[in-house]
Amino acid sequence: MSGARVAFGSADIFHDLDLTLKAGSFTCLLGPSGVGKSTLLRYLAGLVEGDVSGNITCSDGQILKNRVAYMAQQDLLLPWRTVRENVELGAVLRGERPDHKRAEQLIAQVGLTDAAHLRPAKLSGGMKQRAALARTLMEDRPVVLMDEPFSALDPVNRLRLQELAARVLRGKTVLLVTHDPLEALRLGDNVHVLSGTPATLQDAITPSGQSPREIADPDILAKQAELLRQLGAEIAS
Ligand SMILES: Nc1ncnc2c1ncn2[C@@H]1O[C@H](COP(=O)(O)OP(=O)(O)OP(=O)(O)O)[C@@H](O)[C@H]1O
Repeated sequence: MSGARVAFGSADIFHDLDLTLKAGSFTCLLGPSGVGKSTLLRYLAGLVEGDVSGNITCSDGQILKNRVAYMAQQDLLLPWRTVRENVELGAVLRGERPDHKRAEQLIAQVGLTDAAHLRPAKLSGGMKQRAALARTLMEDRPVVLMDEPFSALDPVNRLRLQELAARVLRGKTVLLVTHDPLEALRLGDNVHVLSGTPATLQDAITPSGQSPREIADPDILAKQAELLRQLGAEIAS
């Protein structure tokens, strides 16, 4: 992505923004509320309408838009479909036969087997988010854009589903927005902070080792302090 610009009314959310997502790598994006993280994700997914310019290119010359799985901040489950039907929605919309076995496996991995027959109105916020996560992982696209996919989960489920996402998404090109520096460092090969108005990207922080990384790893804890400083926190060194 190069020279990206999005403006709403007279306000530039960002302009002349460059970001390269290395193929097969996991990138996390942090930043204060309202800075433009979701807008950046939506820009990459081709979903921002209005005053938009810039280039999105893939290293193999293909069009990005058709190869993206996108998980929005609101779960966007269809209210009249059950969990299972929502998870299988992508294939149905494309006129393909859903892979029921894979859907069942993912539903089990996000802990929703007993709720697979329920409609979204009967689910808690965290259950809806797990269903939306299963639907995103079901898509098996090379590029995955996720907007705070674990925000509604309790800490234990959050850690568990980070591990699932790290495993299922290995080898894919992922951009994940989160407010949690530790989550970003557990999962991301590159972690960027978006800040300012118009927003700019700070240099990536690159945790060592393979994800999902140990939360108590001293390198992760040191980098967490560095990220919090980039986010504006005052931390004694
Ligand atoms: N469709 C829109 N029309 C007008 N303004 C918008 C639109 N979408 C987003 N904005 C504005 O753009 C700015 C960035 O919003 P965005 O949702 O990208 O922030 P964010 O960093 O993801 O925030 P959060 O962490 O709270 O989710 C905000 O000021 C928001 O009000």
